[in-house]
Amino acid sequence: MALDIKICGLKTDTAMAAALAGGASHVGFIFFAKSPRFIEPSEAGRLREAATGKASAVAVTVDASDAFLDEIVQKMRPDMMQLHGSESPARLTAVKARYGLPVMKALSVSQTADLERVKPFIGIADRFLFDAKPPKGSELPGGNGVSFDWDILTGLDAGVDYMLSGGLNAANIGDALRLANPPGIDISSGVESAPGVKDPVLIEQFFRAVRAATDNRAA
Ligand SMILES: O=C(O)c1ccccc1NCC(=O)[C@H](O)[C@H](O)COP(=O)(O)O
Repeated sequence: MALDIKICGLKTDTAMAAALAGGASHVGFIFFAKSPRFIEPSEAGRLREAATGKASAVAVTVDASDAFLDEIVQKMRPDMMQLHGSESPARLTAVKARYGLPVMKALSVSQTADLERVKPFIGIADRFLFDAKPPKGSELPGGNGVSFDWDILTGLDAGVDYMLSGGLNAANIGDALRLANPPGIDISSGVESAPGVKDPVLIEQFFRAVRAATDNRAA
């Protein structure tokens, strides 16, 4: 099965073009005001046009109100919602019913016991995104450029669909794929030259590293 690749936190046409040229299956937009990757819903709606028919456009929110989600869905027209806060299974159910869109639930992981938090979302979340816990003092629930022990994911039930996230980059993606063998991967800081500034060269290098690792895997 093909590996899904999400490039998250896009804000410019250049970054979008690099993500699509590399073969991204998903492109993510951040709607969290404190993030250096924050984008206005209408601007995300303009940018996401380039992805139509090529990659799924993902709206990333954190404990967002219905009013804000309404605005995002109306102006950005996402293919998928990513809920990256402390949303409950009931909240996921409500969001799915309100918009009829698939929902990816982000969960932070630092030890095997954290995988227990998957269970209440089974049958509700369409996919999971496993990310590292934010470092002390960080105001961001995601996009911190830190990784967790990928070996933890070997304890996951085989039927759980997920993206591996957190601190990935061109240098470590080969090890991550070998250790966790995830159905999908997600990257943000690892393809940036500064917080919130995507670098097309780093994006290209990341895709090249993924291809090298997956070619090896197939061999
Ligand atoms: O990226 C952000 O700024 C962000 C802010 C608030 C909630 C989620 C956020 N990012 C979500 C993502 O899917 C990131 O790609 C993921 O956390 C991995 O980030 P990184 O470790 O920088 O690759």
